[in-house]
Formats: sequence, structure tokens, C-alpha cells
Amino acid sequence: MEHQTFEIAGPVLLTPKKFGDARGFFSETYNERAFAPLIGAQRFVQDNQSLSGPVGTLRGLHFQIDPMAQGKLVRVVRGAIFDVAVDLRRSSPTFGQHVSVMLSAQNWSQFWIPVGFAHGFCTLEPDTEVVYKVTEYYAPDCDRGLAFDDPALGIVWPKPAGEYLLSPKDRNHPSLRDLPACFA
Ligand SMILES: Cc1cn([C@H]2C[C@H](O)[C@@H](COP(=O)(O)OP(=O)(O)O[C@H]3O[C@@H](C)C(=O)[C@@H](O)[C@H]3O)O2)c(=O)[nH]c1=O
Repeated sequence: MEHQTFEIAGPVLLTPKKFGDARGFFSETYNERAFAPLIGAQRFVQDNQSLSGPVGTLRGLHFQIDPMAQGKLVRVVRGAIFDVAVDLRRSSPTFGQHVSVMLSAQNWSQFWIPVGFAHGFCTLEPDTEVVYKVTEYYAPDCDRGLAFDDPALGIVWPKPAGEYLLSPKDRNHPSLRDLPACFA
């Protein structure tokens, strides 16, 4: 399988094969034997799907803390996103830095985001559907956020024609500086 690693250790971009024919296509979107050598042996316990209507819908930056920290394997089945993972591991030489990738139904890529990263995305097309597997169950008590627009993160988000569409929760996350240490 085609894959790409980054200067920040941990995240991986993977692109499973697509077999096209007269009917459409077939693809193994997850295969433990093929993925494990690239992302490690993971135990996925929950699959999520979200639909974002307008272009410029921005979800993030989100993560869960221990004991419910989550690794996430993210892909897009309709539309396209600018997807971001921010390194929150205090002992990491790349703490506070981020990786950004483009995921779309067209490029069929998946982004592996390990435990220790905050995650967020901004939609690039209308009616974008994001599907992702996670390694731990949803736990609102452990759910945390980081301000997507904290200048210290230096994320160059795509600019929508109007305003970003954010949830009320996502308007009020702390900056990196104000975030308590979450991951060793
Ligand atoms: C994330 C999540 C939400 N929910 C509920 C809570 C709430 O009523 C509703 C919408 O939740 P949110 O506003 O948190 O959804 P959303 O902003 O899409 O949250 C997601 O954003 C991306 C960037 C991630 O990385 C995910 O892990 C998750 O945090 O769905 C669940 O029941 N299970 C879940 O796993």
C-alpha cells in the first residue's frame, strides 16, 4: 500500500488500492494485516461518520485524554477536507508542531493520527462526509479541545468565502500555552 510518513513521528498517510471496473470500484478500506506494519497493531472499537454541509465547516481541534485517549484513522467518502494533527506529546521534539494533509473521496487517502495528537479538519467541498475509526470509546469527561486559530500553532487553514462554520464548543478552546500537559 502506498504510504507517507512525516518529519513529526507518528502520523501516517495511507492510500489503499482501488479496483475500478464497469460497475464502479472495490477497495479494502481497512485490512489489519496491511495496516498494522504501517500504523502498529491497533484495536479499533468505534466507527464514526460526520456530514458537514457548507464548505468551510471546521471541526476541531479535538482529543481525548487518558484513560480514554484515542488514535484515529480518518478518511473521506464524499467531498474533501484539509485535515490536521497537532503534536501534544510534551516529550516530543516536535511538540506544538502539526502535520496537514488533504483527504478526499477522489484521492482515497487515509490519515492515521496516533494518541497524543489533537485533530481537526476544514471542509473543502459541500456535503463532505468523513468516516473514521477510533481506538477508544467516546468519553465526554475526557474530551478536550485546542483553539484551531491559536497563532502559536501556525496552521494555515483554507479560507472559505465567508466565515468558518464552527460548533459553539469549538469557539472557546484554550490556546496551546493555556493547555495543561495532557500527554507525556
Ligand atoms: C465525537 C462523538 C460525539 N458524539 C455526540 C456528542 C454531540 O452531541 C454530537 C456532536 O459531537 P461533536 O460536536 O463533538 O462532534 P465533532 O465536532 O464532529 O467531533 C469530532 O471532531 C473531530 C475533529 C474528531 O477528531 C473527533 O474525534 C470528534 O471530536 O455527537 C457521540 O455521541 N460520540 C462521539 O464519539
